[in-house]
Amino acid sequence: MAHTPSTEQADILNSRANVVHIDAVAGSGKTTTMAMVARDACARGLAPAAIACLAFSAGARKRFVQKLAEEGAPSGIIVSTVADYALRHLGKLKAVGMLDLPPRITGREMRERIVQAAEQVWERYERAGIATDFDFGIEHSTDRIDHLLQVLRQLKAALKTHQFAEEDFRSVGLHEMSEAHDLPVQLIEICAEYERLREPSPGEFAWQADDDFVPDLVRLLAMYPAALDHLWHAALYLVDEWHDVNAAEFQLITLLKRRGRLVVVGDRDQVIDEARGAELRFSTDTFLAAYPDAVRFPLRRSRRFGPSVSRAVSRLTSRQVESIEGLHTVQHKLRYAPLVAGSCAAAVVAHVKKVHEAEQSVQLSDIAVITRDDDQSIDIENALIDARIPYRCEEVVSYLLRPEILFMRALLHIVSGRYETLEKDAATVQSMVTALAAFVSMPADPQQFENDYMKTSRAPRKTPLEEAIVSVQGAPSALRWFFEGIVTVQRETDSQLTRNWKARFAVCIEELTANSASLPTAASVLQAVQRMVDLPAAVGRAMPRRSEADTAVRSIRSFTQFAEACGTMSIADFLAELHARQRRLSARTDAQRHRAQLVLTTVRAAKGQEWDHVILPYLQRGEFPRTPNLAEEKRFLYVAMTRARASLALAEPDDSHRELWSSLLHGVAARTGGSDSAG
Ligand SMILES: Nc1ncnc2c1ncn2[C@@H]1O[C@H](COP(=O)(O)OP(=O)(O)OP(=O)(O)O)[C@@H](O)[C@H]1O
Repeated sequence: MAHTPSTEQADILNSRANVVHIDAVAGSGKTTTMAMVARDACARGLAPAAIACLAFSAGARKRFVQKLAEEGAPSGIIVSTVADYALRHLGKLKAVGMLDLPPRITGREMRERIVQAAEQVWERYERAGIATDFDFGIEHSTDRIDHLLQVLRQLKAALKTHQFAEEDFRSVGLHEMSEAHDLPVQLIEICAEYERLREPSPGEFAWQADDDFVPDLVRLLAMYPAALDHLWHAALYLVDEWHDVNAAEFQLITLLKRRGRLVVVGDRDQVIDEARGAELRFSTDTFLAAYPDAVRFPLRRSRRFGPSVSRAVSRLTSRQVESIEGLHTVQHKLRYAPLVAGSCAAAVVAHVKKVHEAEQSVQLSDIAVITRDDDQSIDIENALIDARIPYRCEEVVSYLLRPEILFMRALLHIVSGRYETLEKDAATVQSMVTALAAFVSMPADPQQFENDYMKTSRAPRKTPLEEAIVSVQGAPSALRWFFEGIVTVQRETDSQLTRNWKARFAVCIEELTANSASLPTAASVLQAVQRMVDLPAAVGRAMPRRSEADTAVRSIRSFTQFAEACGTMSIADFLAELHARQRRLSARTDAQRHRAQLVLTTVRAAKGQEWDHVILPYLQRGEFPRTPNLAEEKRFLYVAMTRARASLALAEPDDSHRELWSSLLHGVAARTGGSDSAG
């Protein structure tokens, strides 16, 4: 249903300025206002297809679509992430014969290619006889590969990678960049080598990963400015979550804008993914310098939460946040014993019941539990399942189906030789086989796979992974064959690191199987795997991003604790228990039942959304904040707290564990305390 614009919104809607910059606070109606601008432009005669609504993440794009529908904007308006928008334009350049679209590669392939680049730089140093203390053997260190990929990602986002092709790069640019980023020159050289492999001649790309679309398009447009004439230019660009813009995206939007109108809206305290290269200066100073005539508007007051939350987040961000009159948000404090397993989850579930039962009108879907990261969901999911409270994981995957847990589940099946629960469960088998391949290794060459294992297969040609999935779906006990006969087999094409991993996993399973009598429970097997294999390193191979890998390791640890809590239950019974839990979960993923399901999600996924009742668990040291980047952690908490409408519950350790209180929360809500109304 369309809203009547507030005075602040009306000022924006009435503006005809060519460039508009809106500086807003959480819940002040940013996305709603952008939807209103689009709708009104169409009402004044602009064709929907002449409007481009842009955002920087899939979630933000989805919210934009919802708000356009709510505000009654006509269909046909383009709503896209900037990366997809760039890809669409690259497609256009291909259509007019200006570009060969290169193959897209995965995170794993990226890791292999950055290792290759490091080797080539090392060889160059050797040939030139340059002595260096820099260790180029990055293939042995997951952390270093992650770091390099992160540096590369940020250099791309900052458009610095384009300088690699400049003539004086080696003599001047390399050292300047090294100093500017406070990074060793060798690290920049490896990134440059990677980009040289990727772009062997100017404007021709051997491959692209998702992070390449925007910088590659910007590069092509810089090389062939006339190409801009072939691209499609909107008459009105509406960019939501403008605070997330990075240099490459900024440049692209500026290039595409031409004579069109540009309206951007952002909240500087909502930048929670600095890894993608978002820098506040692009959304503020750089923007205002590029468009000195831009007209600035504020959206100062929240239309979502009441003054108690406004006060708490004002202290958190050191910025004045206000709420419109008449809003009330009750704040609750949930206390738990941090050293008692499941205590926080129990407090959360008790609160859910209280809120749900307090008023008949409260549906479970009005309640959201928002965790800092995915791995914190395990105890909460189990507690919800035990309490028979239906829930759905929104934009995150249930712990039962996460790759790292499926990998551990696969090991339990193989060691125990029990596969009953996988019978007729094609979807789980598919994800499990994929996880096993990702965590250990999989031959990339279908021909070789076929020669080795599928000589007799009459099935139509499939990728090795597809072949394996079909085989295990047909006979789940083939999971062991897949592990021993395919995944851990040493191949000529394997790098030394891959060989080592395969050997380690093969020995691990062999020993666990041989000693199965002394490992009767799932917990004992999971603990043994963690003693034998360097889990963080193994996970790092499968998960390209450091933050994802950290979360996956925590997730495996929580899963192991859950297995420990199951006591003497046999492995077969534990697998059956997981299966039963999973069935209850999948029975509830029916879209029509959404109203009867509580929402379980993470801060990242919750950005842009709102619920009547929000519960934030695990507000304790080491959990929230999780990283040393306290400024970013504050923004995470700001986003999380500002999702609430009627009530906000903060779960933190009890009074006897004050030393574990979150530095973010303590002194924020604890000091502001209270609520806007009795309750
Ligand atoms: N003019 C209005 N009248 C009444 N409610 C409004 C109005 N504008 C927005 N709202 C409501 O205010 C709430 C916040 O709006 P919206 O989600 O657009 O804010 P936002 O600033 O994009 O939020 P955030 O960035 O924090 O996710 C929504 O419930 C929305 O429906």
